[in-house]
Amino acid sequence: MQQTIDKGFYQSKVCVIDNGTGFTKMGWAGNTEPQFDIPTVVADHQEKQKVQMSKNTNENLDYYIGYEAYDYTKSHNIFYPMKSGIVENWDLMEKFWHRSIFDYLRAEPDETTFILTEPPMNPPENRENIAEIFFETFNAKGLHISVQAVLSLFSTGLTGMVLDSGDGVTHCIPVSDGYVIGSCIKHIPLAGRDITQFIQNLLKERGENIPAEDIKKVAREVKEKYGYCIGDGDLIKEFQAYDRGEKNKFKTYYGKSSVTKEKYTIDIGYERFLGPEMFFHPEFLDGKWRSPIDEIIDKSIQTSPVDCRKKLYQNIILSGGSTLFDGFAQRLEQQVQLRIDSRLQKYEVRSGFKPASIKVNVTQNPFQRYAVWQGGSLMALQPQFEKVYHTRQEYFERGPSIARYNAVFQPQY
Ligand SMILES: Nc1ncnc2c1ncn2[C@@H]1O[C@H](COP(=O)(O)OP(=O)(O)OP(=O)(O)O)[C@@H](O)[C@H]1O
Repeated sequence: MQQTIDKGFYQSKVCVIDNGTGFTKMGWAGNTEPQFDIPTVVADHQEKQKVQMSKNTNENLDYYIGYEAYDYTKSHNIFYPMKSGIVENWDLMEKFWHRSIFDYLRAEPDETTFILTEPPMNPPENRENIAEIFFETFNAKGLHISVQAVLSLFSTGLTGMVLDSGDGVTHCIPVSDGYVIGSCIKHIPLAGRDITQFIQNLLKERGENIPAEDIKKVAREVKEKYGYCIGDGDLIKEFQAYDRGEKNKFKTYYGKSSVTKEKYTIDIGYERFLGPEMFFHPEFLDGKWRSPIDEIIDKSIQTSPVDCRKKLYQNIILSGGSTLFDGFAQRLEQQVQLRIDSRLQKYEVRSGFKPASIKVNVTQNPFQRYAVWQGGSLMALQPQFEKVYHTRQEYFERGPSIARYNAVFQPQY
């Protein structure tokens, strides 16, 4: 989706930049989707020298970001400035933002307000660093740093359980009336790149004939194009359906080597459902993490304040690319419902009293990969937004600490 603002995008005064571990979604607020969706990656010559010579050199403009970075793998090193949703290398991140602002968005920062996004556990120092870079280096007109989960909820009401699963990190975040219930956030060390790696291993083990340089890309495409969740969670039945050669189960992937340009085909089988199944059977990935995603969501809601639990069950919002698997919402809804029903049944047996049932609702929307970005785009249009963001003047009067606290974490309970 590498489009430019020349192709009819509305250019407002606010830019929304949603930096993810794997991909950055950015564009002008007021549009329905981001103009750019590029890998959060930097190809940097200078960093390579730094690593090799352990000493700094003059300012370096010989670096590239996004898909373009992959064209420079021979002359530059490839760096990923973010890990698990959090900025890890600030020098590289600054470079990434520099190119994003001037070359991609073609914004004039001194006349532009930026909405940046952050994961729920972002350290306050990181918000200060962002403010320092945006106001001191870029001379931004204004800055607002918003929690991703709150933005995902923006168009569907302000109370809900957000399941945000991207490339590098998965979070369950309960939000009540726009406030994050911080103590009940759960982090799951499993996201898109783990599933890609798992599928890659399966393809390798089966000895599929895939050029080594393309295997990661193939595994990711197989996952995105053919992955699905089993409706009833019955793994044995699903394996048997493949073994019987049931129609439409096996798929064929048609590839072309990025180096030799030779064409090849591979058969796609069990990995179609085994990859996404890791959310419900995390022990496939490693023995240390055993709680399925429905259990984690249920625990998070059960520890939230009693008066908002029902609303949280009724509004589970999916956000991020790794929630896009076919059948994911239905499966999750079913699994969480089973947990509630079984708990209520036990309660009834114990107490002799029949409690009112709770209907779980998992909301899916076709743009959930961009839910965070779209929330930012909508937020900028609200009249109250003028009062929310920090201005350049405020920053120079009070310093980076203006960005230290995020109001959505104000203790409400
Ligand atoms: N149709 C799809 N089905 C399954 N997975 C998908 C699909 N489309 C994209 N993905 C996966 O979603 C991930 C990228 O999602 P997203 O852009 O939300 O992550 P991110 O913001 O970079 O990461 P994070 O939120 O972890 O910091 C990748 O792992 C990608 O392979």
